[in-house]
Amino acid sequence: MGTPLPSSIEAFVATQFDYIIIGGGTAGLVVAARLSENPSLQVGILEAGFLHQNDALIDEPHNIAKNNWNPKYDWMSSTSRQSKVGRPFQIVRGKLVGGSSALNYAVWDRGSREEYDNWKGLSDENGWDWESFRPFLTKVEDASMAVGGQNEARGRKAPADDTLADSSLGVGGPVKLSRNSLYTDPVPAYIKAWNELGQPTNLDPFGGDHRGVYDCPRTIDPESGKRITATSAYYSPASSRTNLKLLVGAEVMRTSQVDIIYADNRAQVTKILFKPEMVDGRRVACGVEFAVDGKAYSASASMEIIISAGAIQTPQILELSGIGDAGRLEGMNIQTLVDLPGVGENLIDHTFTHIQYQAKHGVLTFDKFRIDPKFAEVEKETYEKSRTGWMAATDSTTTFTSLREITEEPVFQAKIEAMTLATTKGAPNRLAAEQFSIQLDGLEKGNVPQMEFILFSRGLINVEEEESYFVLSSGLQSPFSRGTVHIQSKDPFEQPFIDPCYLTHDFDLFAHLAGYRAIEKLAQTAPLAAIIVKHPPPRSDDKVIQYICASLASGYHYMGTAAMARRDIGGVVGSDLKVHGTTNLRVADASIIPMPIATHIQSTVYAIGEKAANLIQTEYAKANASSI
Ligand SMILES: Cc1cc2nc3c(=O)[nH]c(=O)nc-3n(C[C@H](O)[C@H](O)[C@H](O)COP(=O)(O)OP(=O)(O)OC[C@H]3O[C@@H](n4cnc5c(N)ncnc54)[C@H](O)[C@@H]3O)c2cc1C
Repeated sequence: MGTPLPSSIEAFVATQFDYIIIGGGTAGLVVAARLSENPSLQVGILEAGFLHQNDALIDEPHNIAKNNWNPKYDWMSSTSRQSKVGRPFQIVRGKLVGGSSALNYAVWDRGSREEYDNWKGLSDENGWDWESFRPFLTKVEDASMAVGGQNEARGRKAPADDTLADSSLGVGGPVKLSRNSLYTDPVPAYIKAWNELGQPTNLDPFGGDHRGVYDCPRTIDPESGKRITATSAYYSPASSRTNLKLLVGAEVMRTSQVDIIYADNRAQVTKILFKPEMVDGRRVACGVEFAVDGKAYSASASMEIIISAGAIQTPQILELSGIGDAGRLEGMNIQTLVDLPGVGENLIDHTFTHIQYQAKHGVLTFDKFRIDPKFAEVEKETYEKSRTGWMAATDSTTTFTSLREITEEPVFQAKIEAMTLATTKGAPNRLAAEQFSIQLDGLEKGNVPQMEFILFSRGLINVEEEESYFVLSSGLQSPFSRGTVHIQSKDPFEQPFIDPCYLTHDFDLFAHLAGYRAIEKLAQTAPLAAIIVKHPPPRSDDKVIQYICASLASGYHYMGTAAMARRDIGGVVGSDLKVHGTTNLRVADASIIPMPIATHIQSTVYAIGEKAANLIQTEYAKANASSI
């Protein structure tokens, strides 16, 4: 029996919900599944996209990265033209049940202790340091099958190391993790070359310090060979509950504005509804408006509304609903309900530059699928039969380093001194000023990574049909540039204006230059050097900067636009995840991550969902206990 079909519009609007969740994505489905564990609570999810089940493009590992900007699953939005780079960027994010968890690259990792500890200082209350957050990170995970694979390829010395390496991962949670069981030839060479350069293999990257080289678990179910998403991990097991309703193709909107014409087949949540009266000077949310196929509807919730629309659309919905900077909202003719200038500010993303290397003949990379049709055919049969083989394999090997480790000491020192003088003054707002001083501290101490180096075992650009390639990517994890995302009009169907301001802070270019030089060094180090046909020509710093600007890519890790921080410094939600100035409107998604974190962010986002559900359940239990 598959997952039951989503709710009808009639059944959805007829339900008096306790909780409504806007966005059935990564965090939203966690919150929905957890809240609906209590059968006496009615829980509704409104998702703009559709439920895609048994869809090979989503499920099968070899299709990973092939769905970016596919209108079937993606919001198809772009940034503004980025002034430092001279072009706009495609913004990739899921528009389907499961959200971006269904489009991502399946890499599973987490940040270091200090990075989560940093969140605490930005809010009044706490509960978001490493020790408090870690149980939620592990609650998500089931690493019981994340063993196996080639130990040497994974940088392990002996099979016994498996227990060590995975001991900090959770077991028994909804998200099944696995390891690759096959590794391309560049993987062990990449690991050894980093070791040669003094980067150790990290045998416990989930234990609070994730610097070093390691192989990440993947969100691939080793039994079915299919990708695990928030849908398969959280929604499907809960979907037969009669107290959980999912409405798909439903975007939250604003019906009171008759000047907006809704075209057919467009559907989304457009607005949060509030009671006319306030409680203790705070707004009380009571429902949402949404549209399906051009028709407007509303649904009501007696307890809370939770926005989980992701870092791009959560601020859009808040602004459409009258929560944001008063001046900006007035300019759009939207009545301000809560003047909250931080909404849509503080957009953070990781950025990457790539260098592609042609591999010597005989070096096995994923390009073999292109080069050798027989191989592709056999692997297809293997995957169809046993869900194993090269079609179940993914790129999963990475390295996190501090910037200090990859930069010459005098250059690093000069930069740090210059930044200490200039950076806090140059911060765009108070929240950024506080973040910058935390980031500078981490830079100086070198105890958290600022850079990530990923290995992609395939050619990505200008490939010759018969040749194999691999790509070394350098990713800036701790940028100082801060972007914005804001509505452009009160039409909920107009995409927001997205300006990540990539590379606008000069530190970011400095760090990318250091990353590029580190890749050059790595590629010239044995045994990696031995499998490379030729290196790019030596380039001056100016030429490298031109190359970085030309090749810069988004990491698709948008975060920070409804930052969890104090209201007086520009925060949008408190540590209880409630939007400042409201009693019962929470945000649970990547937008609450207050400052850059050096990791692929899905595990953190899932854990935010778990933590949000726990906060809500605790508050509910307290209220019920006191009313008995
Ligand atoms: C291409 C790509 C590759 C990535 N690779 C990795 C990786 O390998 N490892 C990793 O850890 N992280 C990765 N990430 C990042 C990670 O997947 C995301 O940061 C995370 O899934 C975001 O979760 P979220 O809950 O904030 O938002 P989402 O999962 O995007 O959920 C938001 C949901 O809200 C819905 N929605 C939005 N607006 C409305 C509206 N108005 N009405 C109704 N519904 C609405 C959307 O359709 C969507 O389903 C990647 C991301 C992308 C895009």
